[in-house]
Amino acid sequence: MILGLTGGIATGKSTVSDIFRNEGIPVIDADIAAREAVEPGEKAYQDIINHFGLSILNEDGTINREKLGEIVFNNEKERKVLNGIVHPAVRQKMKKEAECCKKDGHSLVVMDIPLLIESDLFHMVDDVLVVYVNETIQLERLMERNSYSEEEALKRINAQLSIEKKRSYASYVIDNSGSREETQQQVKRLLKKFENN
Ligand SMILES: CC(C)(COP(=O)(O)OP(=O)(O)OC[C@H]1O[C@@H](n2cnc3c(N)ncnc32)[C@H](O)[C@@H]1O)[C@@H](O)C(=O)NCCC(=O)NCCS
Ligand SMILES: Nc1ncnc2c1ncn2[C@@H]1O[C@H](COP(=O)(O)OP(=O)(O)OP(=O)(O)O)[C@@H](O)[C@H]1O
Repeated sequence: MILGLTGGIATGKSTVSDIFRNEGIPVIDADIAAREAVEPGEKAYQDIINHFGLSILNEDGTINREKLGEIVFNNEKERKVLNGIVHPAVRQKMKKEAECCKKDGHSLVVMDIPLLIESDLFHMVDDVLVVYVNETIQLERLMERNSYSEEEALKRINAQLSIEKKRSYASYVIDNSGSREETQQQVKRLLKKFENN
């Protein structure tokens, strides 16, 4: 079974992914696949330079993520261009990794995909798990983690479907508003449920 794990920016997907990993469940992470897809030498890297220009590079030739983020979270059209360049490579990488996990005998694999719902990637997973916190906590945690102003944080939150809407697509919800321990207990309960089915 492939469990699609999603949620809003900073609602706790990585936190929940780490709990799954600690329980021995493999997690395939779209953010990591997206970073690998834009490394120098990759096709997406060249496509990004062709469209956004050399000014989005660091001195060492890698992509300056802060600069690119500034552009795409201020301009929906540019964000769509970037998504069109990066997402096909990400999907391909994730499918390959999932095949490897299956071959290794894992019956449960988690795919952490922030834009699972926005990009209509339901075909890649069997069930959808949403990591939820309310919008006030989401904003607070994003501002604190990334040292963003409220404006910067809201731009990133508003580049996605709202967490309330995402929740309505979920087969399972982990509420990450409480302590990390409470979240861990919810994940453990969910795994027990899967074992008993
Ligand atoms: C714009 C970029 C360079 C900013 O990099 P940065 O290191 O600051 O952020 P990071 O990649 O760690 O993403 C953090 C979170 O932002 C959100 N996010 C990222 N890209 C997008 C996007 N295109 N649309 C909406 N939300 C996004 C996700 O919730 C993600 O978990 C980078 O996010 C990127 O290349 N995005 C396009 C690829 C993409 O869609 N990645 C998300 C999953 S496939
Ligand atoms: N239960 C919790 N209590 C307090 N802080 C938390 C809790 N869960 C996560 N956090 C903090 O909230 C922030 C966001 O969590 P995390 O990085 O797991 O979110 P994410 O959904 O993976 O983010 P992104 O969309 O950017 O990848 C982090 O700083 C994390 O340490």
